[in-house]
Amino acid sequence: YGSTRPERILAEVKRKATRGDARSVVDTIDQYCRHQEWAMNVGDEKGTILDSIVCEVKPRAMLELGTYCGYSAVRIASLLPPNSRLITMEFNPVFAAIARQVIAWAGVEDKVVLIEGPSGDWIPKMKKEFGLTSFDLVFLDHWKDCYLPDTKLMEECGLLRTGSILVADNVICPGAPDYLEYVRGSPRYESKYFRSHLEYTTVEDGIEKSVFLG
Ligand SMILES: CCCNc1ncnc2c1ncn2[C@@H]1O[C@H](/C=C/CNC(=O)c2cc(-c3ccc(F)cc3)cc(O)c2O)[C@@H](O)[C@H]1O
Ligand SMILES: [Mg+2]
Repeated sequence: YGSTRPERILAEVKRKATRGDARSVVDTIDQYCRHQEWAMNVGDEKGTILDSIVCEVKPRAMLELGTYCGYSAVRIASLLPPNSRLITMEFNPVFAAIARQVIAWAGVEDKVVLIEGPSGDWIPKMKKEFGLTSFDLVFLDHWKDCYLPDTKLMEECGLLRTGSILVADNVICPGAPDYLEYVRGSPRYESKYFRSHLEYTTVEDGIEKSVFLG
């Protein structure tokens, strides 16, 4: 009774993952969600694509929209160079509380800043609150109908510079058609689709990588 899926995922991490070992936290969540109960983490297959982009970009300042249980925050933070920061936004307090514990268990809390609140409120405050000029890399994995409005908001707030990269999960399933049309159609973006599968399934899904050209 009572326990939520994120709470069960956290319990599994505390039971099975090695404290301070980010990889074991990622692997524990993947095992649990593949064999016990599915959850909307970016997962191991798409996660590998995300890893390669993070390693290529070596972002100093990275933003994630939609923390959920903290799976991708842990995955990303474990690859960040020193003095780099991942800012991740989560507006559901229950999910934020779980994610904080998952991030702490993985031992990456010094690389992750979890902001509890809606992206629409916080994006306009980022520069002032965090002394940021722009983000090198943004991972979009929150409500799919918010990808486009939040991208436009980031543009308007001057949070994207020439070369900033947007990485969007689920552009096929559940899909973000208005976002895809925008980044693929706009002369201000160079977009590329990485075909993959919906986490822990054989259903097609993919990641869209879009470079902002300024
Ligand atoms: C104010 C709304 C916009 N701003 C926001 N600001 C901060 N956090 C936000 C957020 N929106 C949503 N969130 C949070 O992100 C998370 C939401 C993610 C939405 N993701 C999906 O719906 C999703 C769904 C699927 C999925 C695919 C197939 C299927 F049959 C069922 C589900 C797969 C995925 O990989 C997904 O990412 C939650 O933790 C939510 O609380
Ligand atoms: Mg997703």
